[in-house]
Amino acid sequence: MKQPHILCSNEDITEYVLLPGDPQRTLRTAAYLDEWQEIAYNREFRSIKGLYKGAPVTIVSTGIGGASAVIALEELITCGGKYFIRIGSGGAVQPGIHIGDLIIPTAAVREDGASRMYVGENYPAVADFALTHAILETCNVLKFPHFTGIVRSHDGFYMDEEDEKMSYWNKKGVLASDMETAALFTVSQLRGVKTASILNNVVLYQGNIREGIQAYVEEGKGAEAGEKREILLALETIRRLYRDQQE
Ligand SMILES: O=P(O)(O)O[C@H]1O[C@H](CO)[C@@H](O)[C@H]1O
Ligand SMILES: O=c1cc[nH]c(=O)[nH]1
Repeated sequence: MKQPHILCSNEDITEYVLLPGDPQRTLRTAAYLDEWQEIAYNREFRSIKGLYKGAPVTIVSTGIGGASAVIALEELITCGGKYFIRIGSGGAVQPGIHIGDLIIPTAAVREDGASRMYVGENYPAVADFALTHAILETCNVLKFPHFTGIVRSHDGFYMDEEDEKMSYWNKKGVLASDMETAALFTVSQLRGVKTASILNNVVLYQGNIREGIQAYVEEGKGAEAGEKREILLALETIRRLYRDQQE
């Protein structure tokens, strides 16, 4: 049965699913596949199915924010998705994280609305340990610059008091901000599927998020290289896990 938002059915969805936020990143990811086809493109959800070095993979964009991300996640789980890797972008909340460095979250602060619809705030948003460990192993093999630790997911890109928020989370050691990781981790844990996240840093932390965003615009090339690295990291991890499953 076709799902109402992603417009995909069981036969379209593989066990391993990549989740970019941006529909255009779905296409840029497909460029690394040996063969692929677009299954559907409805609203923010662009879905592609293909093969990466023999491993079947689906790529579905989730749009901006936890609300649409968990709609995609729920429908993908219904269609048989079991392992999910977000390939997103995020903004550093610590100095020393360069544009294009990768952030691999172990957990996320739940400052989003969607995850709160599912469960109380004292429930943790944690990454799947084994999948995240596999990503870190692959990252070490590929020698991609990366950081690992806690990130923070939010719902208000241009909210007031953003500087104060940044300064607060900076002092608490949070590495970066994004808008989907916490909801994806929370709902995945509740539904019993395995989800990890990789964020490409697109903002230099300068104690002021708006200046940081300007730095992203000016240093777009670094962010493009980071996006390539996060895509390859996710695909190579899936290739290894799929190969191990077949043996
Ligand atoms: O580039 P994506 O994966 O969309 O991720 C980040 O970019 C968007 C904000 O610009 C939010 O979705 C945020 O999480
Ligand atoms: O600062 C940033 C950059 C990307 N995405 C976010 O949510 N925040």
